[in-house]
Amino acid sequence: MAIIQLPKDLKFGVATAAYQIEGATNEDGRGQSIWDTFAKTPGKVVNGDNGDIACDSYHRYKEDVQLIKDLGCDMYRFSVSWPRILPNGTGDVNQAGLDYYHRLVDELIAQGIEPMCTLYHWDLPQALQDNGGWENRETIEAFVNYAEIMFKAFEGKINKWITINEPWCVSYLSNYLGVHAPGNQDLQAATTISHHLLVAHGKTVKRYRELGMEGEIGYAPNTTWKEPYSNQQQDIDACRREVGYLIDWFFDPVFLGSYPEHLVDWYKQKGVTLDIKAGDMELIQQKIDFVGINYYNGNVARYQSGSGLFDCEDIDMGYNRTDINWPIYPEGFYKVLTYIHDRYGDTPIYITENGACFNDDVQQGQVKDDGRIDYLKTHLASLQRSIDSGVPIKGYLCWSLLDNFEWAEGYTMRFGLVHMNYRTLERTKKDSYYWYQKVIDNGWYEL
Ligand SMILES: CCOCCOc1ccc(-c2cn(C[C@@H]3NC[C@@H](O)[C@H]3O)nn2)cc1
Repeated sequence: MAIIQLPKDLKFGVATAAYQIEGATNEDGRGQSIWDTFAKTPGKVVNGDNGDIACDSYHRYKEDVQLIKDLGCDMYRFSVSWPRILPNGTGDVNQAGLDYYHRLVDELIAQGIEPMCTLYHWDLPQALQDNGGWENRETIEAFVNYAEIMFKAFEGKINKWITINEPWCVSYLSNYLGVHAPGNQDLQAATTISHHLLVAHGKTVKRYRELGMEGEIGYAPNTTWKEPYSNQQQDIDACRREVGYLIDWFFDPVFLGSYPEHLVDWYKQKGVTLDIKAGDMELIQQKIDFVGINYYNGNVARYQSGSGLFDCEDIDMGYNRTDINWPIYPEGFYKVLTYIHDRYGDTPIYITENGACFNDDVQQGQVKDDGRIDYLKTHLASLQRSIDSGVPIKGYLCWSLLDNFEWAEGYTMRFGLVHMNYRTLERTKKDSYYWYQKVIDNGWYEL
């Protein structure tokens, strides 16, 4: 048995997102988002699930803040539903939408919990999608306008802002692979969108600075790791392309001022190009105060001609898997964190999402989710190993507080520390909730 001692100043928290937990999709003037549309399109979401009710956190936020408080969390990462604030994406502000987030934030502050606010967690107003969505450069200005409204409305209350969550999911998963909303399958469109998202991020950071805001701002890319199966150059290069797909493509422009050449060339071979306007790269490179890193899984991989977008295929090494069939690979968490620190320097890092899907149910009032506890143990050990290697990690936010709407998987996949009965909306603390509560209290645990 090893004792993992975590830094005394490491912040702990949990994370959620608006469309996944709020419900109340037709209440208090909220406009429709692309996820309302996508979820109601037959065949897109398992069981035809949608976010109309979800966890009903819109009405039950006080109960959920109490769950966060009882955990002992320092921080809570939530997202704002853009169409609650601007039902048409631009134009008139919906005061009832702002009022809801004031209620939530005031409750967090009253309970001594620091709010970390994600401005964009995938629920683009449908009205903007009808006008081309993120493929249309006009959406960049619409996002900056929305962000400025939020910065001014919550000045002094919210001091940690995330512009965009997982731009890879917003661009490639949603517009090339077609798995998420709006469900397009166009590599050029996805690549154009990836650039517009980064410009929107940078322009928002610039506006935040121009407004003289006191807080901190960053973004939250998702990551993965691919460990080469052999030391053959073709395996090494294939893994570098796959890691670059999620990491380099979304980090290099922000931290190094340009896209990774090897991927620009790879896309060019596929007839895909970037339309970079004058000033775009300078905007993207605005200095940020922290970077949020989301990590769930990684794998061993090798070169395989014709496999995926980058001639790279995962190898089944027999690793244990979560109930969403993702390999459990804590080594990859360490590799991602040290790779990012080595390549991009000492920008402070918050782990803005890490967690596991295990679909354990309530038995006699208890949820024995040992798989989640083991996942958290091994991944927090990798986090500590990364900190010991000098990676400036300031906080860890577990995905997620509650079981919730897991996008295309609907309600079938459970990532929560708290179990949701979607019929009664009853919340039940899982064994992992109590385990995490103890770690937050003690600062150490046995591996
Ligand atoms: C058919 C081909 O499929 C390719 C991979 O398809 C996926 C699907 C889903 C993900 C995915 C889901 N999550 C968890 C969320 N992060 C943000 C928060 O909202 C969580 O709910 N992270 N990554 C990745 C890849």
